[in-house]
Amino acid sequence: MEIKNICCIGAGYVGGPTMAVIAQKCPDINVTVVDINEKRISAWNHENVNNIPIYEPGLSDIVAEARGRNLFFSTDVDGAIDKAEMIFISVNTPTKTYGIGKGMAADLKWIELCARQIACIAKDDKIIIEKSTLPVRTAAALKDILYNTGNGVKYQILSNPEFLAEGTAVQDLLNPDRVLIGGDIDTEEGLEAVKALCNVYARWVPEKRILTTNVWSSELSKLTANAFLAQRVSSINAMSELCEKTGADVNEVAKALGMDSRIGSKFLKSSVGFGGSCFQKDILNLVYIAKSFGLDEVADYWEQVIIMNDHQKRRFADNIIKTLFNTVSGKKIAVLGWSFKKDTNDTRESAAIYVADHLLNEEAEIVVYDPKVEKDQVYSDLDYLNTRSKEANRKNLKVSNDPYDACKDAHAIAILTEWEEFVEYDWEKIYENMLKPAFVFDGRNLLDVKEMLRIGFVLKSIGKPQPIKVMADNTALAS
Ligand SMILES: NC(=O)c1ccc[n+]([C@@H]2O[C@H](COP(=O)([O-])OP(=O)(O)OC[C@H]3O[C@@H](n4cnc5c(N)ncnc54)[C@H](O)[C@@H]3O)[C@@H](O)[C@H]2O)c1
Ligand SMILES: O=c1ccn([C@@H]2O[C@H](COP(=O)(O)OP(=O)(O)O[C@H]3O[C@H](CO)[C@@H](O)[C@H](O)[C@H]3O)[C@@H](O)[C@H]2O)c(=O)[nH]1
Repeated sequence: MEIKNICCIGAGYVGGPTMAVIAQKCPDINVTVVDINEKRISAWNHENVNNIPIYEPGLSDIVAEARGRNLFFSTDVDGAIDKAEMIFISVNTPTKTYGIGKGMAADLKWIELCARQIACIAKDDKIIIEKSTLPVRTAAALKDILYNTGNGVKYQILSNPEFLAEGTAVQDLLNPDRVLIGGDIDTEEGLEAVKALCNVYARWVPEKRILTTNVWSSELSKLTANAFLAQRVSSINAMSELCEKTGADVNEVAKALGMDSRIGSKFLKSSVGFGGSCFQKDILNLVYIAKSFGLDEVADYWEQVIIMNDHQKRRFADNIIKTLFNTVSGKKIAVLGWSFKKDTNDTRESAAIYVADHLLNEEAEIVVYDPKVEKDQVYSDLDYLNTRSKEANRKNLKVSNDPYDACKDAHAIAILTEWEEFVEYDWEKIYENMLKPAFVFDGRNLLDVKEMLRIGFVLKSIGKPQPIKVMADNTALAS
């Protein structure tokens, strides 16, 4: 089957970069990314390609190359559905905030709307691709909706979960560990659809890295991969607390573990807690699915990953309060970093939001600096929690576009994102302009411990003996 037109519904963090790379690698295929959010689409079409709505290293170059040639961003959802032989659904699937499954299940409202719209518009056969992360067996529900119009159009539903990580999206898309395609491989039509999608990826992904499975394995593999990754972070974070009590150093422990080839060294970086739009949402979804099958032990096992992560964020904030002589009321605290990880402007579920909220409850005066996150986004993240009035959020938390200003006269600095520029700052200057003792809480173990101590800071790192002091021979030791 020859594919000439691809439509992607959802121009977000996945739809945008994924389709830009497909368009770049397949110049003979027209790729149209559609969204109901007009503001987002007009940002994707902004004449200055540096103003596209998503910051990802390398993305603007790819968009500049393909946009207007065979990559299009549009709000004409119906038109793009009608024209395409292959439709990717890449809409949001957040945790439900109402009704049955509230706080755990994935909200499939937007997925269902897409299916209904496709069913209403399609006049010829289509391949529908689940790009969004979905609960296992969602393809069955999609099929039900699509076939219920009875207009004779035939659909093949494939699962093709996305494994890109934000901040490295372009590299992950250009050079993926694997591309997973689940389809109805027991039928001829199903196999043909799987092959058509394989052919798209095969333009740049080696064939041995394109894995085909049945639909259910593919859907479940995505949730499982995120659960395993998040579990590693929670596991090392659990050990970080024990390290702080025992004099062990979590970085040394992680290195020792990581050198065991059965364990591997990736994803063992202790932190203030994982954030991002996926880990928590997908694990909660997994827990909900397990519970709905009566698998309580399975559900409880995975839920611990979230419980540990909440604990890590909370204990980081509590440690600031405790160290600042048990009160932060009226004290200026500079927060460096608001995005959930470096090299992205995405703040969804960022640990910074929860740490700031906790400190605001204790009447701290916070000043936030992040190199890529806009002021309005910081306020909208806090307002979303509904902990206090919008006015109170704006009164007690300010957003600065200068890190030195943010840190001036502060009692403490909290580093919450691992932006590399933080390492390059003139820390002597920052120290001079802070109140003393000058506390730094390094939630990413980013800063050079010995150098910070030499300057005079009291440094609190994650998973290191606390508090750290410099000894006469210039070694850093626990007191
Ligand atoms: N963000 C990531 O790194 C990542 C990685 C892998 C998988 N995923 C999964 O991919 C999916 C999308 O995630 P995202 O981060 O791109 O979300 P997003 O919120 O950035 O983008 C989703 C877009 O879909 C649009 N949309 C919703 N309903 C629509 C409809 N009916 N018609 C047209 N447009 C519609 C929204 O307006 C929004 O712009 C989710 O299921 C997520 O779990 C995300
Ligand atoms: O050793 C580590 C690794 C990560 N993190 C934190 O974990 C979170 C998630 O990081 P990462 O996984 O790199 O970014 P995401 O963009 O959330 O990507 C995850 O979620 C995506 C959405 O499903 C998947 O596609 C990716 O494969 C999966 O890595 C971030 O807050 C990181 O700071 C740590 O604290 N320590």
